[in-house]
Amino acid sequence: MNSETNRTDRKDVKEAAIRPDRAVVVKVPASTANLGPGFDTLGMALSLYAWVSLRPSSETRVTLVGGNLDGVAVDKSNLIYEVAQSVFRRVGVDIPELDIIIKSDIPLTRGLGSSASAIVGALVAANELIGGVLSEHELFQMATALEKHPDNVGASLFGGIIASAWDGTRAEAVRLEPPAGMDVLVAIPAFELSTKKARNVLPQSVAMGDAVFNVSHSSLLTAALATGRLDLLKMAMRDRLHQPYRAALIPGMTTILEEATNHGALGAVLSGAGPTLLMLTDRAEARGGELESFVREVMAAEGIEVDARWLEPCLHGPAHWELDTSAADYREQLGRLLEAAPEEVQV
Ligand SMILES: Nc1ncnc2c1ncn2[C@@H]1O[C@H](COP(=O)(O)OP(=O)(O)OP(=O)(O)O)[C@@H](O)[C@H]1O
Ligand SMILES: N[C@@H](CCO)C(=O)O
Repeated sequence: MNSETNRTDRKDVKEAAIRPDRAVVVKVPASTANLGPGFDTLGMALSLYAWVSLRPSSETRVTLVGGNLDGVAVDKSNLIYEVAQSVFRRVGVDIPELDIIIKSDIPLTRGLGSSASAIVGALVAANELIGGVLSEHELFQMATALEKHPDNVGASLFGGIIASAWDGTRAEAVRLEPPAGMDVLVAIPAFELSTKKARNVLPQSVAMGDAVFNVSHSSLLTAALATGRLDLLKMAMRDRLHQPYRAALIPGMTTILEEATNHGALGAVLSGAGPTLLMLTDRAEARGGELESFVREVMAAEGIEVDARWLEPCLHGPAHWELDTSAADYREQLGRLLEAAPEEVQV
């Protein structure tokens, strides 16, 4: 992760009022990246969320709420602390100590964009803490430079489906409204696979035929999603750039990708770097039923425990709120926003 960004001394930033009695809470969606052929390019926000609360403090404290954040650092090496500091450095504001509360319903290292949600949540929360002086476009540039690809962070930041590109300097994204009536089944295996490991199995170069295959299928997929041509997803969601190499890391993946469309899926792909498998369906088809049983059976035959969940495309990016930390009911308000019981929230 490269947290070094160019500092921009901006008058509006210097004058930003930083109030010690104010906390900012951000709720940010998970994401799936690639959608098959759109490697490092296509992303879609999902109805699964992470929360970040930030407030200036006399001493840094990181509180993890809920059971999904095991192993996440609770000192200044925490990703959210580091990303928030990169915002303050960039705008020339000094807030060295932060009280950080994090909750996540997004399982870590499973291909559902947990790191992107943390980066986007931290960027938005830190920016709101200093008066919202950085634009969404600037936050997207920073998020992409931190994550090193724009697909997950773009989806978490803008919501919906995004088609994006990054040349190492500048990132751009166009948001598409997900086709109405599209449903999402994710099969989350009970093992972790870091993005780093899943990228290390990819080759340094590919054959021209495979590159052409992906350019054409990714373009077709983008156009199909933009125009609601769900009938094209089966063909358009095929990939030759990353899935064939990653399949060896995920037992059952090849069978599910090859056969899910025989069991009611419109298309089936590896979600992000995996190990989660993602299937798109037409909402007219009942949830549960044959597709879900098929996925469970394939994974069970491989001896892999799987959490199969139905989600929806999330149409919006982060929501944020400001709280007065001196209010008598601050803890209750915070608990409500974090969708956590008040006793889970230490303030
Ligand atoms: N809410 C969070 N707070 C702090 N750190 C987090 C949080 N969520 C994720 N992380 C960090 O991100 C790491 C996971 O990143 P990784 O890119 O490997 O997986 P992912 O983002 O879940 O999957 P993918 O990028 O394939 O969708 C975690 O191990 C943790 O260090
Ligand atoms: N596009 C990325 C997403 C994971 O962060 C990949 O597939 O490696």
